[in-house]
Amino acid sequence: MTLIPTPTERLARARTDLRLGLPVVLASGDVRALVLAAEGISADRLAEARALGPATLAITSWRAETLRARPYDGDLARLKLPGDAGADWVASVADPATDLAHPMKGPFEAGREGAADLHRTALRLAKSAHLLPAALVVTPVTADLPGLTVLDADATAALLDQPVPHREVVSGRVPLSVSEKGRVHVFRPGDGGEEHFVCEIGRPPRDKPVLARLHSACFTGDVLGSLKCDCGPQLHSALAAMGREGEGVLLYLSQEGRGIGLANKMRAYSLQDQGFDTVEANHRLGFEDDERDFRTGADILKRLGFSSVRLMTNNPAKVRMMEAHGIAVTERVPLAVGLNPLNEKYLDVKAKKSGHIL
Ligand SMILES: Nc1nc2c(ncn2[C@@H]2O[C@H](COP(=O)(O)OP(=O)(O)OP(=O)(O)O)[C@@H](O)[C@H]2O)c(=O)[nH]1
Ligand SMILES: [Zn+2]
Repeated sequence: MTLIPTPTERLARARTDLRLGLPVVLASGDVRALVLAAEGISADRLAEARALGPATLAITSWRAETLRARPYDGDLARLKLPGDAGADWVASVADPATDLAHPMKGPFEAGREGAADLHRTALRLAKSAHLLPAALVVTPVTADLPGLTVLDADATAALLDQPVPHREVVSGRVPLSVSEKGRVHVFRPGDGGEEHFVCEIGRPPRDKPVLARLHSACFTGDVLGSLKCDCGPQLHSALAAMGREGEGVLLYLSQEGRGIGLANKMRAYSLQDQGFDTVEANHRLGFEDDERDFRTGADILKRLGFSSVRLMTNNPAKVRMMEAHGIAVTERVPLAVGLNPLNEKYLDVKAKKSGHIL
């Protein structure tokens, strides 16, 4: 029946539930697991969840490395909750904010028995909700749990692997200082995620390589003029170049913080104030250094009718990703702007660890 939510719609709901602090249920055959995001877990909900069955806290192997816990499951570790572990314990394992003040967390007992697939899917759900990558998993759960969103675990894992389709909602003319021939297109992802915006300058022919910029949202750099990164100057210099040529396309992708969201980026910034570099900070939080899905940009370009680009970037990985996802890159156009004394070290780390060309 078409009025019943599809697996994709359930997944969108589950993200919202987790962000609200509500549990969701992952079902795999006869086995059910109750999942709560570690971030913001309340003492009451934790106690009620623990009363339902054995509880573990799933964290990524990056976070486990910082905590000196054993990641027996490859990319994740399943920490057993000590009997007296309350919401503070969960928060301190999930959130590195207090790592330096309390370096002696643990020792941790990591589970290795049985499969970790449900835990892995729970972690991926928390990540895709832009929460800290840590999830409380109680399994097996036999109690009735009316009102909770139930997800099929295998279908959810498959959905999280798949590229998200986008559709153009609308476009409107916006005269800009770089060119009066500006048009903004709004693309909505099919998974209930944040919208992405496109600024088209002029009307670039679809059968020629277009001057293109895939810009990942950076509220601090683009809007506030932060000196910690080079995003603002890159955004404005890309638009200016398109204005001079009279044609171009700028994708403004809602992949804030290289895909971890603004809250987590600010957590990373706090860690950078403690002396960790941009890559180390992501790892201490439990993230990969780059969590962006580059299929998004390729999909939107194709929907606009473009198949080849002159890509404005200093990131060779972006060029490779576009090629891998069906967009020909005929030229890499460097965007070496915005260097200042406060972002010198950051750009140096990006060059050394992430392969950016300065
Ligand atoms: N997690 C995290 N994200 C950051 C940090 N500084 C900037 N960002 C985000 O990084 C993204 C921009 O990525 P960059 O690595 O600067 O550049 P790029 O997109 O890979 O390459 P270019 O095309 O050359 O800009 C934006 O989403 C910013 O919000 C940081 O210290 N930590
Ligand atoms: Zn930035």
